[in-house]
This record gives sequence, structure tokens and C-alpha cells, in this order.
Amino acid sequence: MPPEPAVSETRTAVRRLLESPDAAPFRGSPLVVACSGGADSLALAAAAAHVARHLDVPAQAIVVDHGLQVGSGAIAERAVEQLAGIGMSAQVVEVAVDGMGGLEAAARKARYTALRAERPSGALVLLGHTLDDQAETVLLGLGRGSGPRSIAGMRPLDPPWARPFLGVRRATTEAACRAQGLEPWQDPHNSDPRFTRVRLRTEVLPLLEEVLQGGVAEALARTARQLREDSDALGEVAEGELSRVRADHGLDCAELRLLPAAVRRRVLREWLSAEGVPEMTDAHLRSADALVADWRGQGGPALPGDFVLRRAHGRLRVETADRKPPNG
Ligand SMILES: Nc1ncnc2c1ncn2[C@@H]1O[C@H](COP(=O)(O)OP(=O)(O)OP(=O)(O)O)[C@@H](O)[C@H]1O
Repeated sequence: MPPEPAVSETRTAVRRLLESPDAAPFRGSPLVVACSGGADSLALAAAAAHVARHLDVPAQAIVVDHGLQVGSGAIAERAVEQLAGIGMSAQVVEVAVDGMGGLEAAARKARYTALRAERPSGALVLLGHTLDDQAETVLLGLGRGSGPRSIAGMRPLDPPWARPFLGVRRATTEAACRAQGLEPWQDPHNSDPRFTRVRLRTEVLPLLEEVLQGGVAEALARTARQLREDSDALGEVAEGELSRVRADHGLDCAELRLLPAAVRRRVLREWLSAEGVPEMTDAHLRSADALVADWRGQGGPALPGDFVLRRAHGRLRVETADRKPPNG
């Protein structure tokens, strides 16, 4: 008997990504499924188990226990049982979450660090983000006036991360679980209206769907894809310009100023990232850019990782807060 349509769709999505030209360096690599026990990642595990058997590659799951809720250990064990039912071995990894800067963000950071560290060498880590997650990310970015990089959403392949379900609706992962007798964990956070994302999902998107007569989630995901293509092209242009505007261990502000704003900001982003500045936000980038495009003798912005950007003698330089060059 052929599988249910939802099951076929999830399997096809995993196979397509693994067989795409971009994934060629990972042919034959082991697969790790990051599984929370929710419908998306459980359906992903089932699809990945099927495809891995077909491709003859090893597959396993990692369940991260953040220890943030009462009974989190039992939730993780329940996920392991569900995974055992589809023939996938799983490991529970307990992480310590340091709540500085918001619990959600800290949990996410701890989760990604653990997944990266615990995966077998060279393995791809499959994440269950869906088309609905992508649409929510784009809408949130638009509403907050984020730069194109945020609105471009998540990439299907960003090694070691792979997101095969970015074209799959959440309703499909739920249907795939039902069809395979899987019982996903319902995270109470997913229906808690104190979370902005939950209100977007349950109030804003349905209203937009009604007003625009459907297809909104797909349209937002399409916007994200177009922006990713534009962003990749811009990245190539910026790479060329960066080598041109480098001067005396910094950047030449007069040369930079002549560049179109979008190229200039991308050059700054690539340069700062190469200098070791971590996780630049769009706001950081705007203040960095002001030193070039709107120079009034102002001080440079403090950047993440205790770095400071300074402009002196027509050059931009990154320094640590105690005025040493990075790595110096
Ligand atoms: N506790 C967990 N253990 C393992 N993997 C997880 C866990 N929680 C989430 N994931 C993985 O991350 C994916 C996205 O989960 P979710 O949307 O809850 O996270 P998020 O924090 O909103 O997303 P992101 O991680 O990109 O910010 C899941 O489909 C799953 O693959």
C-alpha cells in the first residue's frame, strides 16, 4: 500500500534536500535529527529514518533536555520512546541554561551548542522548522523593521544545520504523525498568548489569510526565498568590494562612502564578522554604517563580544574595549 500523502510529502522533502546539489558534500554523511518530541521533529525523524535506510546512511536522534520545566526529563524520555517505535536510536542531552538575555534565547543557544557538539563528526543535523515557522519569521521581521537578512528567514541548508521542512506545512507534519501512529508532545508554550509568535500564529496570520483570501504563508516563504537569492548575490559583490576598500588593518571610509548603501552595509557585516565580532544585529550594523555615511565626529558603537568600532584618520578599525586590535 502506498504511504499516506502527508507521509510521502515528508519523505520527499527530506530526500530532496539530501539529494540537492548544495548537499553534495554531505553525501553518505550520518544524519542526526534534533527532536523535541513535537509533531514537526517527530515527523522529521520518521521521514529521515525512512530516507536514511534507503540511502544506507546512519541516522540517530538527539533530544535536548533544557531542564526548564517540571517533568522535562519525562518529556524527553517520552520522545525517546516514540523514536524507538520508528526504529531510531536517540540520546538525551541535558543542558544548563543560563537565563541572561531572555530564557528562550538562552535555551536556543544552549540547544544549538549541544547539538553541534554531540553530533557524530561530519553529520548533518536536521531541524523540523516548517513553512509556517518561516512565514512567522518573515512577518515578525517585517513588523519590526528588520534588515533583509532577517526577513530572508532560515536557510534549508546551513551546515551543519539542515531544514528539510521549510516547504512543508505544519498541518502536514501533524497528519504524518497521525498516519504513522506517532503521538507528539504538545508544548504548552505553543498555545500561550504571552508569546508574540503564538499571537502571530493564532491571530495575525489567520486574519491576513482571510483578508488576502489565502496563500499568505506560502507567499511569505516565497518572499524569504527571493530575498535569500538577492542576499547571496549581494554577498558576492560585497566580497569583491571588501578587498578593494581594505586599508591599513581597517577600512578606507572615503572609498566605502562611495558604495551603494546596501553594498556598504554588507561589506561592513562581512568585515566585522571576519574580525571576530559575533552576532551583529541590524541595529549594530546601522550604527556602524553611520560612522561612514553620517560622520559627525561621533564615537563608534559598542559591538557584541566587547568590541568597539572606531573611526580615526579616515579609517574604520575594530578594537577590543581596552583599545587593542582583535587577536592582538
Ligand atoms: N528540546 C529539543 N531537543 C532537540 N531538538 C529540538 C528541541 N527543541 C527544538 N528542537 C529542534 O528545533 C526545531 C525548531 O524548534 P522550535 O521552533 O521550538 O525552536 P525555536 O527556538 O523556535 O527555533 P529556533 O531553534 O530556530 O529558534 C525543532 O523542530 C527541532 O528540530
